[in-house]
Amino acid sequence: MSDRLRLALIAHDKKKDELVAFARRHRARLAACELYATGTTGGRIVEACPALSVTRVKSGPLGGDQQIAALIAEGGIDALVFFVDPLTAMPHDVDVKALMRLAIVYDIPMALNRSTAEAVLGRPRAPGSDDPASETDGR
Ligand SMILES: O=C(CO)COP(=O)(O)O
Repeated sequence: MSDRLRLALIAHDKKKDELVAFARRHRARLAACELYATGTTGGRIVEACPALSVTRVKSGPLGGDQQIAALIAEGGIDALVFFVDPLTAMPHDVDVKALMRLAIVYDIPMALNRSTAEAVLGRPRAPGSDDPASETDGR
């Protein structure tokens, strides 16, 4: 069995740029993880970081959040990074809640914003060393 961290990455549409910047900044760390993502989020991450291998499930509104939740219930995910948009109503809000509920039930680290995700993954060793532009992306 692999001892790599099995990490799920998800972002709502208005948070996808932020998650892509996060993935670029942490791409060396992420390359050592087994990555899972909902459909569109995973596509954006692979587009920005082609060296990363990401197992993509369906798009969130089409069942992707539930697929990630099922993986958590099966013990297949060690941590969840989910950049949530708190200002937009989602048609699949019940799926989002169910995913968060299972992350709590199975007590896996769940980062819902960037600062928590930084705490879960740890900052890159030398700030900006793997992407000089990334340290200025929005702070
Ligand atoms: O909707 C989502 C999470 O609730 C994310 O799904 P996508 O990555 O397919 O946009």
